[in-house]
Amino acid sequence: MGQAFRKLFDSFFGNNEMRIVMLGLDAAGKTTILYKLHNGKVFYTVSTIGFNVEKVQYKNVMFTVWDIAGQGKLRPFWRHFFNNTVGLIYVVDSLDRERIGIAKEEFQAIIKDPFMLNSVILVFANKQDMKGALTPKEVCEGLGLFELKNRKWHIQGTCALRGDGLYEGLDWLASTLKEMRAAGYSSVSTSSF
Ligand SMILES: Nc1nc2c(ncn2[C@@H]2O[C@H](COP(=O)(O)OP(=O)(O)OP(=O)(O)O)[C@@H](O)[C@H]2O)c(=O)[nH]1
Ligand SMILES: [Mg+2]
Repeated sequence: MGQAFRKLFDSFFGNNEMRIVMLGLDAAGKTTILYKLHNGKVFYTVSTIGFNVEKVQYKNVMFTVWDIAGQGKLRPFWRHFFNNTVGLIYVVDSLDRERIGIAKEEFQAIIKDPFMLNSVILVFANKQDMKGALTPKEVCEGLGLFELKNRKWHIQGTCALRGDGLYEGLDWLASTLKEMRAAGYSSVSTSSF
C-alpha cells in the first residue's frame, strides 16, 4: 500500500500500531523486557549486537518494539532508529549506581534529538528486585526527569525477570499515545510499517 494511501486509510479506520524504541545502557535489561513482553518467557540473554525487534500486542494496541544494543561503542548508532518513533522506553539498571551519570547523559542526548522531540517517554527503573537498587524516585532525579519541560513522561519500577511493572508501563504508553493521537499530534498518527 502506498504511503499516502496508507495514511488516508489509517485516518479513516484507525491504526493502533505504534513504533517504540527501547534504549538504555548495556545490561539494563532491554532484551529481557522485550522477550518477557513478547511471549512471557525470559531467555538467557547475551549482550545484544545490533537490535531485536518484535511486535507486542497489548489490549488493542500493537507495539513494534525495537530493542537496540546498549554497549558504549554501539550507542552512536541509536539515532538511526529514531525516525517515526512515537515512544521511547528508556531502561535503567537501578542497581548500577556508578553509571547513573552516563545513563543520564545518553538519555538527555536521545530526548533532545530532533526526531525524538515529540516522543513520549517511559522510563523503566529495572532490577527493583535487587537489594540496594535506586528507587524510581532516585532514578528520576538521576536522569533529570523532574526538570523536563513540555514532555510527557512516566517512570515505572520494574523487575523484568518476573515481569513486574512492565504492563503497567505499557498501559501508560497506550493511553498517553491515544490521547495524543486524539488531540491530533501528527507524529502519533502515522505508523512506519
Ligand atoms: N535481578 C535482575 N536481573 C535482571 C533484570 N532484568 C534483566 N536482568 C539481568 O540483567 C542482565 C542483562 O540483561 P539484558 O536483557 O541482556 O540487558 P540489555 O539491556 O539487553 O543489554 P545489551 O544487549 O548489552 O544492551 C541479564 O543477566 C538479565 O538476566 C531484573 O529485573 N532483575
Ligand atoms: Mg540486549
